[in-house]
Amino acid sequence: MELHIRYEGDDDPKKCTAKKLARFDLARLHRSHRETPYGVVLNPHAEQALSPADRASAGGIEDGGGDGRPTGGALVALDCSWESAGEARFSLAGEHRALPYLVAANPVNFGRPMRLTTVEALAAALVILGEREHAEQILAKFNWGETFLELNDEPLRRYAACADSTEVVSVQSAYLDR
Ligand SMILES: C[S@@+](CC[C@H](N)C(=O)[O-])C[C@H]1O[C@@H](n2cnc3c(N)ncnc32)[C@H](O)[C@@H]1O
Repeated sequence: MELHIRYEGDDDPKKCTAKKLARFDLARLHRSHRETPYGVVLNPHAEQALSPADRASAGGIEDGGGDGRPTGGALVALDCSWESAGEARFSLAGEHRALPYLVAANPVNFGRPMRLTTVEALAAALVILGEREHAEQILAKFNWGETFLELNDEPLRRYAACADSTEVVSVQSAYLDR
């Protein structure tokens, strides 16, 4: 699955997880909305939750009935500071999806629900879309990366087993009600 990041460059470059992914050739950065490919856009303001049903739109391999080739599409995140991450910033072309309840493992927002870095968001999406090994590969570049999968092990496995967004939202309610 191809990982693309619309890179705003308004966050501390030393702590920026998107830049690090690009440095290791694990994601492509795009400096404008126009050059960012169409795909599944990870957007915390989106109305619909990401689910395994989004796999084909994110460029996954076609299941059942397909010819085993990638479908096109891409998984896209927007890297900007949380201070500037208002709804208007996410005017990218694509199918916008919010991640369900998960907690951050990065040192800035450790333990905080939903305040994920770009690499955490991409890794969570990969697990939900059935690409756990790819998620482990990108998180391996961060010394807290493995902790993210450990902290969220149960919810991630449950979301990845859902059929669609409605099921994901119903699983999520168990964590929100705690
Ligand atoms: C706001 S940026 C912050 C990036 C941070 N500066 C870094 O170095 O990684 C994080 C991005 O990850 C994705 N993201 C984070 N939490 C999300 C959520 N709950 N739902 C959907 N996407 C999310 C979005 O694309 C969001 O813009």
